[in-house]
Amino acid sequence: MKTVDKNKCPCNKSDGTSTKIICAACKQVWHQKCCNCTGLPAAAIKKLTRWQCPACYVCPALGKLPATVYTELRAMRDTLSALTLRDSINSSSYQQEIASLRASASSFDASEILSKIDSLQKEIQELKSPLVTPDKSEFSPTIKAALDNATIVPESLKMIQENLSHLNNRMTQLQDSIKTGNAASYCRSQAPAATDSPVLIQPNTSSPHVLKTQTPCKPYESYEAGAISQELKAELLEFIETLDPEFTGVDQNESRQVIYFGDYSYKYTGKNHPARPAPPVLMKVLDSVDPKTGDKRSLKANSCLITRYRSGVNHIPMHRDDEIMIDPESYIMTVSLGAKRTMTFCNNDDTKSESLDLEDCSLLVTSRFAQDFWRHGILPQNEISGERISLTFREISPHFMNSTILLGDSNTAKVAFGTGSGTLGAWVPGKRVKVGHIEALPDAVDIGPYRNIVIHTGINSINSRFQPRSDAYLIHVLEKKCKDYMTVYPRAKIHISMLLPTRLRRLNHHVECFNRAILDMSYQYKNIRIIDNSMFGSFLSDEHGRWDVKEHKPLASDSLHLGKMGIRLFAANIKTAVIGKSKSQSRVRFNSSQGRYGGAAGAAQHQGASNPP
Ligand SMILES: O=C(O)CCC(=O)C(=O)O
Ligand SMILES: [Fe+2]
Repeated sequence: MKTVDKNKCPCNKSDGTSTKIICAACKQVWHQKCCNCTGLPAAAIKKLTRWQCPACYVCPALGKLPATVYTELRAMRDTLSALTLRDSINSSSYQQEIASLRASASSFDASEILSKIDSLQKEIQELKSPLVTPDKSEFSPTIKAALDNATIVPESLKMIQENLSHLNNRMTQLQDSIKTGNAASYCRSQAPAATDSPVLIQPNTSSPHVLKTQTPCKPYESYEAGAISQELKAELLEFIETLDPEFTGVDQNESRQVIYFGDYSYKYTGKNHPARPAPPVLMKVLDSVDPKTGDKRSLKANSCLITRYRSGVNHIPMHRDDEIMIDPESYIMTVSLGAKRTMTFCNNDDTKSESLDLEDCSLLVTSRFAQDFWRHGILPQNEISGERISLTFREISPHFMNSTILLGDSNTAKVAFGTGSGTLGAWVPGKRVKVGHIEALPDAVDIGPYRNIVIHTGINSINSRFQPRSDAYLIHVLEKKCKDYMTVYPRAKIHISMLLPTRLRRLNHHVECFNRAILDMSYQYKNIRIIDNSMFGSFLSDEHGRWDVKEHKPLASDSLHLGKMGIRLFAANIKTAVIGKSKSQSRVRFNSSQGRYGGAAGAAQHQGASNPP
């Protein structure tokens, strides 16, 4: 790299007549006329304390690219457009432009620009070759004369014109990629790092994705012996006795027997158990126990499965209570009556196991969350002759088939869950987690067993003035997170909501590129779907801009947020995607020859273990 004498104008000539200006960013001295400041009086120049030279100044509209590099690129593209055929054959003007671009690029250490220029140069060489190849000595004198006089061979002209327009497109792409992507890494004046040398962050796409098996929680929340009084136990047993003829065996050997009460019908072990109101005595159990989870949701339950184990031979194999109708945020409470039986717990990769004796009148509290990381069962204990009855209370509703976690930026802040006006309604229960940018997406184990994971974040990742990440890196992070989510929750559908258009023209171009990259990435995975938000462009006008609640009028100045009407439609879009039965877009790309999709690692891992037989 050249060493520059900062006390001398880059023109390297002495000029006693021109006033000198110092760049506030790089401290380089410039002649007034060399940096296009002619006409300013010396007194005004002295006041320019925040002035930046063309090498440092970054145009806010174009962003991320020092003015000199942008000017060089634009000049080069303009030259290419204006090139005559003869110019293209000689291509000396190309070479000059490339040389000057190379000089300016090298001072920014922009290795990518340099390599792209090299490939452009190769193209120019190829472009020239069809015109220089004919060996005129092989032609007859008449044709030779005609060729000498001809400025052009029609086929060659067509080809050259095609090549030129291709080259022109390449130049535009080069500009775009510099502007939108890696240029952020070249941009010295805006990089947050103290160092002057730019750091190019390269995604590691070579290594296969491996998410280590994780066990982020205990197998159960709490266990309390003697949680049920003797009086309540007697009352319960009396009630259960009246049900005796109604118990149904779960398999041909009538291993264990069950009976179900609940607000909604429940599919368990392949049988449909119809809704049946729970009698007061069962409600009394819920009122009398204290689950000690410190979480008021743990008291919520609208169903009770009564299971009878006639003796130690009766058992329940290892399984998970992970039916899709169970509230993903709920707790599962089991009251035991009668003979002591041992519950066994195993984590996903069988590296950890625990056992717990479930005593008469005890209360065991587990969470729905833990089910994805632990299996449990009551294995045969032939030596036990006594009967055991368990009452398992769960929060069940068909609505939870659409349970949704929304990982979203500020545009999702007004998308409300729950019932009532302006909410996503009873059929899309769930919660929103604030995720301001892609790198803040939570770890898979922190998400929970939702059926739908909606991701709406990224505008801040690509908009930030100090954004040191390239698009490739951000897409890599997004893809990695999605893969983690798919590995830990293979039954979840991931919906990536496309970035919304903004009122900033420069940013919209970037939004389009980024959305295309998201789409490309999503095609590889069966469980990823796309929520298309392109129609929101028409809701960015002032009338529909962000709503000023205090003034009760639109905030015309906001360029990034949807207004009242926009939010309503945006929420409807999410709701349709979550409830809709539409197939994932990736199905279009299903590779029938290989018979599989590229992603959804570990999809088969949990399925066999769900639902006890
Ligand atoms: O009987 C018990 O304590 C366990 C029952 C159980 O795990 C189930 O029904 O899913
Ligand atoms: Fe269970």
